[in-house]
Amino acid sequence: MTFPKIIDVRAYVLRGGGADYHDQSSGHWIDDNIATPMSKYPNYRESRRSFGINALGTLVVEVEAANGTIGFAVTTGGEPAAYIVEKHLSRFIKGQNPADIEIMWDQMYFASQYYGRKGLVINAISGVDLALWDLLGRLRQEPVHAMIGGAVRDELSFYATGSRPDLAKEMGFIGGKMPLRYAPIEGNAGMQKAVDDIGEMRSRVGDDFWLMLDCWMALDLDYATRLAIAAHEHKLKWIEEALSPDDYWGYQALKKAVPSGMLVTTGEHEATRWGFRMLLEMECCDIIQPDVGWCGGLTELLKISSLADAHGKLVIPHGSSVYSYHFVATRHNSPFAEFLMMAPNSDKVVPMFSPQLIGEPVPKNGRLSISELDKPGFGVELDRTLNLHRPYKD
Ligand SMILES: C[C@H](O)[C@H](O)CC(=O)C(=O)O
Ligand SMILES: [Mg+2]
Repeated sequence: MTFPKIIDVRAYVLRGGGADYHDQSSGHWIDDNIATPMSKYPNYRESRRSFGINALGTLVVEVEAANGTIGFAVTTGGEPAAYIVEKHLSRFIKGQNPADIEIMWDQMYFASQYYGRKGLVINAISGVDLALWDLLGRLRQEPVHAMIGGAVRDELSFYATGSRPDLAKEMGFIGGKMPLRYAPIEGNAGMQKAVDDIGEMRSRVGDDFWLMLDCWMALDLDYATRLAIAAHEHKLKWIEEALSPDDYWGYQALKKAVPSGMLVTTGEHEATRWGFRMLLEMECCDIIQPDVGWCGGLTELLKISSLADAHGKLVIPHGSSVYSYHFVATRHNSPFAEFLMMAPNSDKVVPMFSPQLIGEPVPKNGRLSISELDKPGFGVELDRTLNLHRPYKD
């Protein structure tokens, strides 16, 4: 089936939260005293913004078809990603039939492979890919979930990531994931405080609520193993992204070393089918967590997900808002989803990519009905009253 050809590709940058959800003001829980690989440097210990976690900002990609229909997507990447989209990737998109997403992805990936493969370049490709799916859905007047196989469930269930799993429980979420606040540089005393924090939260949420710990790449194998063993007494459900994403061997060892019943999860900073193949074949984890805007987009995620399914693993995307919701709706091996609490004190539900999207659905009582996703494309609009900046024009 052919559709009006794509006539333009535009890349914009936006600041202040949204897809670059770390780009928040000071005092926000997501910035405050969280363990990171930079924690060993005193100047960069307290605030993640101090080392530039929000250096990039949001990338907005728009693709326009000849009949004036516009698809768009947001991800992290800012100006450098906007350059890659406008100066390099756009040549593979302009003039194409919007339905030919597979060949456009292949050309974007292999044309940039000599400087790409992971990170920023794949964020840029993901942004274009998601904008193409949005465009195709608008042209077909179909939600994305219907174009990738259809929903396998009536509603999505969410766990919440934030500083207050106890409040997440009151809000109806199925679990709560907290950030690790103490890094190896703080020694055994820091580890004890981290374990005490988990214990304190366990006493607030009771025995049956899922409690998870996000370590944001801050640990080494020895520390992560000791932390997992110590946290087991508080029924920690999973230990997330404990090690560097490049340390596949460390994850393989960690998975063997954690107490029976505790899950090892990772993958939010992994990309493409080839990166996830390493995690899966080396048996590095129990759950993979690709970010839809960072792993290669929906086209690549479908491949990653099939690979995970064949290995008997769950795919629970990192964040990703509507891009995750449409995907999770359609996959048997994605039985629940993540919701990132973007309220500064994790005390209320606000849209994950606030303030950039209009109509971004949010869970109510920890659930989201699939019927809320039944709109063309990803079902959201870009808030054009925000300060959209187009730094490069092809
Ligand atoms: C809380 C984590 O440090 C990070 O900001 C978000 C994340 O890794 C996740 O949601 O997972
Ligand atoms: Mg994480």
